Amino acid sequence: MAETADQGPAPTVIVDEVDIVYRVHGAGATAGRGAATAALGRILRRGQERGVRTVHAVRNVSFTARKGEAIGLIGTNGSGKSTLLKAVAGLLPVERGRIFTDGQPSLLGVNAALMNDLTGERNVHLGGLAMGMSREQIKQRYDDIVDFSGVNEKGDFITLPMRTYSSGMAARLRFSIGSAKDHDVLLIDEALATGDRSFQKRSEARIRELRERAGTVFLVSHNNKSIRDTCDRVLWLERGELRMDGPTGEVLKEYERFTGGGKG
Ligand SMILES: Nc1ncnc2c1ncn2[C@@H]1O[C@H](COP(=O)(O)OP(=O)(O)OP(=O)(O)O)[C@@H](O)[C@H]1O
Repeated sequence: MAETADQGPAPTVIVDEVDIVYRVHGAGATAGRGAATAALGRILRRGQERGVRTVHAVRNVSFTARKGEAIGLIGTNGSGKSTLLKAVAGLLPVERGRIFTDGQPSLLGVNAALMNDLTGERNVHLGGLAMGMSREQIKQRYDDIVDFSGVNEKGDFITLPMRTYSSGMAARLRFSIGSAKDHDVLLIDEALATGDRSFQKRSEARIRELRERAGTVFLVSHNNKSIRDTCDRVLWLERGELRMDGPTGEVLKEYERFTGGGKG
């Protein structure tokens, strides 16, 4: 993709008139009938797809993200934010339109899928390998990852299985592993909401760092303050449609008016 002087940095993600539709199988009108009758109904209807319901989660969304941008995705519950993020990560197919990405997009928490029965230490190694880091790189960054996550602040938890962690501790380790690598396109879904306030501050600083290292960061959050502190541009989705795309202050102002307060 060519860089032109008047358009600024090179595009990293182009979403072009995208629609995303979920198909829910076995969700036909079977209420109030017995299981056997419902099953028979399904057999009789087979081929007509009558038992399939569709959810049109994203409608005709287009935008271009560029290198160095941190973009917030906001919208009320069920507006399509996570769906759009998964599609940009390449984890969901689009029904219509196209998504182009320059470089490898990483959805934080999915690429570093952690295993509950393994220790935090093993998960740091496996998560790093899963993201494409070399053993050497992981070794070099190991102490940083553990320190940043803070899971060892209350004892030697990194050598215990992850099932012994609180949900906040697990989320912190996930974020710490996921953000240890320089990503071309980093997609973060509500990661900041799970940690305590001091960890939120640290992760916001980390997001700013990642952004400075020339990647593009997407952040889905209901915390308008996190969005304000981290992002310079915001996409507002409502009922799957892109309602606004612009500078953080302007979009949040309209969004807060829409939701009737300071929260999403
Ligand atoms: N696996 C799925 N199968 C069917 N429908 C789904 C699935 N996942 C999400 N949806 C639907 O798609 C729509 C968008 O959901 P999505 O999770 O993308 O919203 P969101 O904006 O991230 O919401 P929230 O803020 O509550 O996390 C909703 O109507 C939801 O019910």
